[in-house]
Amino acid sequence: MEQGTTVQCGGLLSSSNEREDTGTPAMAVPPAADTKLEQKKLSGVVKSMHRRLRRKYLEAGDFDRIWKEHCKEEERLCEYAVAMKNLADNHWVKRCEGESRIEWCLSVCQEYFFNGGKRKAIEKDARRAALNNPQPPGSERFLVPGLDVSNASAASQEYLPGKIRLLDVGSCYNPFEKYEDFLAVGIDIVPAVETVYKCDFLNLQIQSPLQLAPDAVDAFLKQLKSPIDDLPAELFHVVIFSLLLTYFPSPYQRWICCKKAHELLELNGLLLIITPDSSHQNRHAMMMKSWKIAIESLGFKRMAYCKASHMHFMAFRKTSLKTTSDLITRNYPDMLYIPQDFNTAAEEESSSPCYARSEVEDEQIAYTFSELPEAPYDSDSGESQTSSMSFYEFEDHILLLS
Ligand SMILES: C[S@@+](CC[C@H](N)C(=O)[O-])C[C@H]1O[C@@H](n2cnc3c(N)ncnc32)[C@H](O)[C@@H]1O
Repeated sequence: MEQGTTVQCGGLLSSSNEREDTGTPAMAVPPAADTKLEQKKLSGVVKSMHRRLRRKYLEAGDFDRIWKEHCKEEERLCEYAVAMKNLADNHWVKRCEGESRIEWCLSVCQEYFFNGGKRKAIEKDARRAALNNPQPPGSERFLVPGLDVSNASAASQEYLPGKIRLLDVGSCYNPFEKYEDFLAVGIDIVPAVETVYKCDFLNLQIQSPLQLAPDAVDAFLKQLKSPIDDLPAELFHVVIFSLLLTYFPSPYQRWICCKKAHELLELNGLLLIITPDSSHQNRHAMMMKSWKIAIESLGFKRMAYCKASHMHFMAFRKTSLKTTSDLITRNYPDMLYIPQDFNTAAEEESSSPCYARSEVEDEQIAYTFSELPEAPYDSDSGESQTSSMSFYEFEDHILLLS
């Protein structure tokens, strides 16, 4: 696949706090109606970009060519980046009072890396492996595929990173940068802030792993330069896809992303996926099951899943260094579908670019914002798991869906 040309927004992005039409600074506290109107406009920019890409893909079918053209649409991409950053800075943050997908990622990582979650997961694997492959009497070693754990305390001591090395793909405005626990690397085809590196993840080349001590790996990450065209394998503890996968018009690109995430994660690293869906919890249960099967086939195991009002939250743990997928018997890439994949070009064409909700719909949505599942499904045990993470979903992702 030929590398797509990526662009940088430069001056355009400094206008994110200014009105687009006049260039004059926005009022400190704009009236509510103005704010709503602006939010609708910004959401319209984001939605219509996704729709446009899908329509082009439906019409032409040749994703590589479409993607190359897409990455050259500098003005449109910059408008998208400005809109996305503006939504995050000036609309969603105010409404969600700091409780959001970013906080969810932080909680999962802290629980897993600093509060024993990783040790428990490894121990559980070891117990399961011991049950499935009983060792001769007297043996104290549990054999786990891809891992040799002699005992629980060794596992707990071994895996405490200083800072969690995190790759945020489609980072846009680098939301993880501010957290002390992370050494965050944000990448995007169109960075909305200078600290995000320009990189097309679909075309990122993966090199052999670095054979360095953790400090040296951190130093390597701190000296990265834009644009990033390649990265060593097994470099990160966490890879984040927050609202990334629905950007792509076909399941195959989503699959490529998950495959690359697997390569870039160290063993027992986490892939966190947040994907928008404003429908009822069970409406797309089959789709999420399908995603689980596809992603697990790459050498992951789903560790946590929950559905909030407007999003699915998933945490996958890399449990095997090898991709285990058998592409002959099952078409795993196609299993990463989303409902919009089944739209026809005419449907994409006819859907309104600026759907505006009524006041009644707004109230209904406000009511459902307080509804959160208290017991995310734990696919390891097949049981519901009580979450210690409390967060409320206030973000208006219904406007990101089209
Ligand atoms: C809907 S935005 C999500 C932004 C942010 N992660 C969030 O949760 O608010 C999707 C982002 O993915 C970026 N993106 C799309 N394709 C990409 C690719 N191949 N490589 C890197 N970034 C990509 C877009 O430029 C955009 O900034």
